[in-house]
Amino acid sequence: MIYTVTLNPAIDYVIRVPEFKLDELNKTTEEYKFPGGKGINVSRILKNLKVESTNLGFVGGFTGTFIRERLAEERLITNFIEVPGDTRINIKLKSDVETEINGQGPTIEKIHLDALKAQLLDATPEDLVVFSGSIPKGLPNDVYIELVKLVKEEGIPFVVDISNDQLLDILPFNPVLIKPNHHELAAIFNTSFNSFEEMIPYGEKLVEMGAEQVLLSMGKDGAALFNETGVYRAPGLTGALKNSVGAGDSMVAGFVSQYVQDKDPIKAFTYGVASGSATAFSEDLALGKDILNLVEKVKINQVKN
Ligand SMILES: Nc1ncnc2c1ncn2[C@@H]1O[C@H](COP(=O)(O)OP(=O)(O)OP(=O)(O)O)[C@@H](O)[C@H]1O
Ligand SMILES: O=P(O)(O)OC[C@@]1(O)O[C@H](CO)[C@@H](O)[C@@H]1O
Repeated sequence: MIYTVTLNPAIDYVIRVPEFKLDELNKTTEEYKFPGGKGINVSRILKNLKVESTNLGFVGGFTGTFIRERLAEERLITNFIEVPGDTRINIKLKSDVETEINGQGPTIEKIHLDALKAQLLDATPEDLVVFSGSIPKGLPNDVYIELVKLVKEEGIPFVVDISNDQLLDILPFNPVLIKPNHHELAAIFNTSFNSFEEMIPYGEKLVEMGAEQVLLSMGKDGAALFNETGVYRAPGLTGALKNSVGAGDSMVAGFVSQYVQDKDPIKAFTYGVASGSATAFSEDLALGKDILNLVEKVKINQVKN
């Protein structure tokens, strides 16, 4: 079983406002509400690729109920921990540019974290845990390290997709996969990049520090994969951008969907790129058929041994 952990889920309230103007009354021309949060997005894409997963994390209030109900309608398995307070609503405003306003969400207490830890201890070394997304109020800044230690001690493989400054400290626990984007890679090493070539030594460093697979996403410019066999590059696929929210999560899900089956990183990378782009070209997260249509368009070149 794959477990996705979303510590701070959200309803993604996606609105389109053509010619949005600050300091004026604006009206939407389109609006959608999706169950969101990074781990939930990973589970929804896995489902679309016919791979089963269980959603873990903290939900509360009427917004939490919405998430539970929508995921149940989509026949996703959930084992959320109910917390006091309302799960957050994240606004994704699409105009000529995309603007995001993410809410804070409820405060999580130790008792809730302990309940999550107990759930994780039910996983086995044959399972995989995907940790992704921001840390809600109430939990310590190093909570992911605590959780990763717990699963590592049990021999349970895990994936981490966080932009938190603790990512480097997680690497010695050997995550199966991490997925920074190019901005996060620059921030981790307190640097900036003018070209993909400049990013290569930093991606390699993440492997040296303990990550098995490093998937570096670069938006419309595609992605790169770093592992002990070398560096691989997939140029961006062309298509009309409809929605970049969740493209990174879709990439993680696409990768994981294949990696759990045969541990072939190149095949997994191909599905990751196809899934990220398919979501970028969809209003909501991509459907399975849209991902499969893009798989054969993904071209991967090894750029370094
Ligand atoms: N405009 C686009 N055109 C083609 N492919 C895209 C586009 N945007 C994203 N992708 C694909 O999706 C992958 C993940 O996107 P991105 O790099 O934006 O992740 P991210 O920054 O983690 O996104 P988010 O946090 O919004 O989910 C990219 O590596 C690329 O393969
Ligand atoms: O605040 P976090 O947890 O970092 O990000 C939350 C979020 O922006 O990420 C997802 C897209 O990746 C959305 O579904 C959700 O609203």
